[in-house]
Amino acid sequence: MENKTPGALLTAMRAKPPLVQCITNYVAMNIAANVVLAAGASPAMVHAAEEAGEFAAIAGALTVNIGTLSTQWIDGMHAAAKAANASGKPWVLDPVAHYATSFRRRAVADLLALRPTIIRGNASEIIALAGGESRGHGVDSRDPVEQAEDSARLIAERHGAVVAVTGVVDFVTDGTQALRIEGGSPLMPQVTALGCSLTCLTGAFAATIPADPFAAAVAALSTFAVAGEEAAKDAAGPGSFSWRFLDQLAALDGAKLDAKVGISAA
Ligand SMILES: Nc1ncnc2c1ncn2[C@@H]1O[C@H](COP(=O)(O)OP(=O)(O)O)[C@@H](O)[C@H]1O
Ligand SMILES: Cc1ncsc1CCOP(=O)(O)O
Ligand SMILES: [Mg+2]
Repeated sequence: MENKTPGALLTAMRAKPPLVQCITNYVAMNIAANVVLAAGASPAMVHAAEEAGEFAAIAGALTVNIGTLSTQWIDGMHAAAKAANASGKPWVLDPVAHYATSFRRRAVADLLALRPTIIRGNASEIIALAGGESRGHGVDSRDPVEQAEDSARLIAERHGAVVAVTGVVDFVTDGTQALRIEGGSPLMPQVTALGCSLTCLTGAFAATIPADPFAAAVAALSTFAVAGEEAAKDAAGPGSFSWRFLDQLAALDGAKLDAKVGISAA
């Protein structure tokens, strides 16, 4: 693919459109599926160990989120990640609140060993993933993205993954190149599971351009940044923001995305 701008990738995604297997949490399942649909791809929430691996082989990409974890779910995550690797499909890890309990820490260490293509987390999650002291509060970040940038670079180099850190200004790196993306709205963290939904959408873009997960991550974050900023304009609060955000995702086109997004070198 010649043109890898977020807008070009949004157009390419809709032309495809990719099937994305999302192993996500109970909180996120509905909104994440709606976000992926509104953006123009096909989500499928498939996590049972009995079928997760078989499904990963037919999906364009896989996303794995540890938000509401159990031993049975971990079995499904491992089966799916191994199948994605075996069939050359990209997969995205969302290490929700992995610092909170030893069960989560172990789960994330085991998933990292399966070499995710992209890791997407908030600043507190990324700082802790690099071994730093994070101020994460359950699933919510209490750290600025700027403080997670070095952690992101370290993780990218250590695990050979693209790392996307989200917050007021997002940061993406593959260990060599790095970009910042402005936009979005303070209402976004007021709506539960929007980060989890972004992880699923990142899978949709990764399926669109499997050879360039950095461009895929940038496109996903850019889509959220512009749709979020537009949705916030007329929103009275998190409730009306939520449905306006879905409408903005659906209304966004490639040209508008490229015209509005604020991306800068980092
Ligand atoms: N204060 C903010 N201003 C603008 N955008 C934000 C803000 N906080 C989060 N976002 C956006 O919300 C989305 C979810 O990110 P985040 O809240 O960091 O994830 P998580 O829900 O996993 O904690 C991203 O698109 C991010 O850019
Ligand atoms: C509230 C909650 N509890 C377990 S998972 C989850 C959703 C977290 O969503 P996000 O990481 O996108 O804020
Ligand atoms: Mg999260």
